[in-house]
Amino acid sequence: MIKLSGISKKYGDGDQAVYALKTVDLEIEAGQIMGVIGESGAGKSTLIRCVNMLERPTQGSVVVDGQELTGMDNRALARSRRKIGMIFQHFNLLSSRTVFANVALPLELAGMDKAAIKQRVDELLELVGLSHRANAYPNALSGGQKQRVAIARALAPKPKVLLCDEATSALDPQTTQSILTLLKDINRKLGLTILLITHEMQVVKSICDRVAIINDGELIEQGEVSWFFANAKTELARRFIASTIHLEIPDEYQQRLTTEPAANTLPLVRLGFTGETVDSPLISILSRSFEVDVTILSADIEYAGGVKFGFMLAELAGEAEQTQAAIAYLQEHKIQVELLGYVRCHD
Ligand SMILES: Nc1ncnc2c1ncn2[C@@H]1O[C@H](COP(=O)(O)OP(=O)(O)OP(=O)(O)O)[C@@H](O)[C@H]1O
Repeated sequence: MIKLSGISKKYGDGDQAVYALKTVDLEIEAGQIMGVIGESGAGKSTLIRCVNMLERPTQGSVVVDGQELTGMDNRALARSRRKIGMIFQHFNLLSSRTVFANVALPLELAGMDKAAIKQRVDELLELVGLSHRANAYPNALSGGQKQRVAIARALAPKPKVLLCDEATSALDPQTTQSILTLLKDINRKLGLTILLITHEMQVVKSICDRVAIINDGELIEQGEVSWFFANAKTELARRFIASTIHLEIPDEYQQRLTTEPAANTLPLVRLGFTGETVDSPLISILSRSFEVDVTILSADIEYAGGVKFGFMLAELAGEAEQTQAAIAYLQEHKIQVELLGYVRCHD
């Protein structure tokens, strides 16, 4: 549905030149929710604005719904843009228009007749749960309600793609969650393709199918969300993931941790569960079949992208050979096993 190939964007010239995007390739299939995450200044806004040509890329091609946008003149572009809705961090509503009139605006501009506009706006307000505020002005609405109006307005021309530019960054966590739930709902009901940019991994985790990470204008890693959480390689990706997963070695264990095995030590492992992990009662299998006792220090197992993933810190107590066999068994069942060290047992 969206295909960016070799997109570069340079602002300014000579000494002042800023390379905001450097040969970015990104593909988003129809009906998918893709999240692009990065730190401030990484190039997220530039990237999303290149998709609807609010920024023209310096190089590369942008194809949306089979149409190449980069070579189009303004008229053709205006037509193609109807397929691409956008919402923003600060909502961008017109304060002098009611909720109804804000949502109606793109339809008025498209020349739709009044009765059809009324029907479409009523449907949209119902979809976003704001029928009862049709006559209110934006100033009288909460942040979450304003974003709902913006979503209804973006959906008015029946776009195929919705671009979300930090759409929940100005909202509190609870409202953020309700807006994300609405976006997921719309994605399912309408089959809408969504590209969102964010600096919050929690947003990605809540609703995205795939995620790409952007750093200094380059996409440095991408994949399905569940895969990403368990397999991401770059330091930056791991930092983002760590911000959502709370898995620390308790101090008491940290003090007894050594890097080499020795008498009276037990291996401490970090187990990674991904969408591929086989669902079976692994811990009781380890104790029954391998006589290895598993002490769980901490665990954070969650659902993202519709699959279970997460991590567990555990101490394995058993004969060395048996422990090795137990680890091999876990790996056969698609659990990642990372040896963090050896914990000295209490005297
Ligand atoms: N119009 C512009 N003129 C010059 N430089 C710009 C312009 N817009 C963005 N930049 C620069 O391009 C780089 C990427 O900016 P961009 O806004 O895309 O990043 P971002 O990841 O969205 O950051 P933030 O999360 O802080 O909004 C930054 O170095 C920024 O200063």
